[in-house]
Amino acid sequence: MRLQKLISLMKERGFDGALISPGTNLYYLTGLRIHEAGERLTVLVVSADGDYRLLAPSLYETVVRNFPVTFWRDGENPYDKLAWILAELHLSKGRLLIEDTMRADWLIGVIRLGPFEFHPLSSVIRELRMRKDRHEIEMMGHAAKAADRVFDEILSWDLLGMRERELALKIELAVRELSDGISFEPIVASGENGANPHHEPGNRRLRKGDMVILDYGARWKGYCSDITRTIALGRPSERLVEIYEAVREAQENAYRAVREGTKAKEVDRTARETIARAGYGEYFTHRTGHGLGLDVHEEPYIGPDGETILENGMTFTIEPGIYVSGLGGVRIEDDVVVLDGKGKRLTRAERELIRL
Ligand SMILES: CSCC[C@H](N)C(=O)N1CCC[C@H]1C(=O)O
Repeated sequence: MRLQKLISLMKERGFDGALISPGTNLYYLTGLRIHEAGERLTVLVVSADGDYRLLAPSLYETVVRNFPVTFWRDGENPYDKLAWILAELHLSKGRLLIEDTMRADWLIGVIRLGPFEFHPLSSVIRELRMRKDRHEIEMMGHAAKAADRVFDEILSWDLLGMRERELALKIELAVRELSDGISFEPIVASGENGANPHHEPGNRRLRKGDMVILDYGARWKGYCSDITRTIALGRPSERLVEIYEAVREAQENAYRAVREGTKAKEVDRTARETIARAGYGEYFTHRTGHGLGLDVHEEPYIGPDGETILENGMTFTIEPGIYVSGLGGVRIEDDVVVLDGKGKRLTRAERELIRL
């Protein structure tokens, strides 16, 4: 059980307890689908002694079943109830792990309840979440397949003259048709807009000669995919085609560099060196990839400072890019899992340059 694994790690590292607010960690540990209920305090309290209890608004009475829980009603002071739970679990003081994304007003309320020494929950839970089990990898496979299928659909659309924001909406709808939802708002960056890696789709219409970056993802049972393909409309300039080839080669080389026992930064170095050899080193302005799972960005990060040693079960993206201001950009991204000692692509859509 994942909660028991966290408790063992907490004990090993000398933590007395953990306070976990709604988000992917709470879901990962309990399977409870509790969205952050805005301002209403919701916290899972876990003691290193093995005890745990959820404090939740009574709105969740029908959702939380077969789990130790204390409900509070509108009009009551939830911090009084939290103080009581902390006392019951012998956690009125001590070294606590605290959810990294906990709302500031809740955190301030917690600080008032005792002399605590806080540490980020991520510093411990990362070790559990980074290594996916068979079920998690299977769910990510479904999410990746949905992304691949949407790419094939996009190729059948009449893209010339379409606005970036229209295309982003169509992609979102197509993803929603095939999965549980989007993993983030799709990026559509055409022509010179492609020089911004996180471009927000706007009113620019797609035209002949454009390279168009399409970056989107699906969710399946909470797990994310994240794919990027860059396609050409008509005949883009020779320089853009040369850039495309450099990115494609960098993505392939980095993928082949994925091995159990290799450091994340070695995969990044492989991509970076390939792009530098093509003469575009200064235009590759971000890390090569990021871990992927319940969150679209999580550990392990595949960057120049990536000290994580890759292990079977780790899942992450490989997405080098080249961005030239005033000209445009190219990015190619796949989701990869380390299996039987080497990388295996989860997303498999065509990577050769497609000209429409
Ligand atoms: C969650 S928004 C960005 C999604 C995108 N696929 C992405 O992760 N990146 C685009 C540029 C690099 C990379 C990133 O690290 O942000």
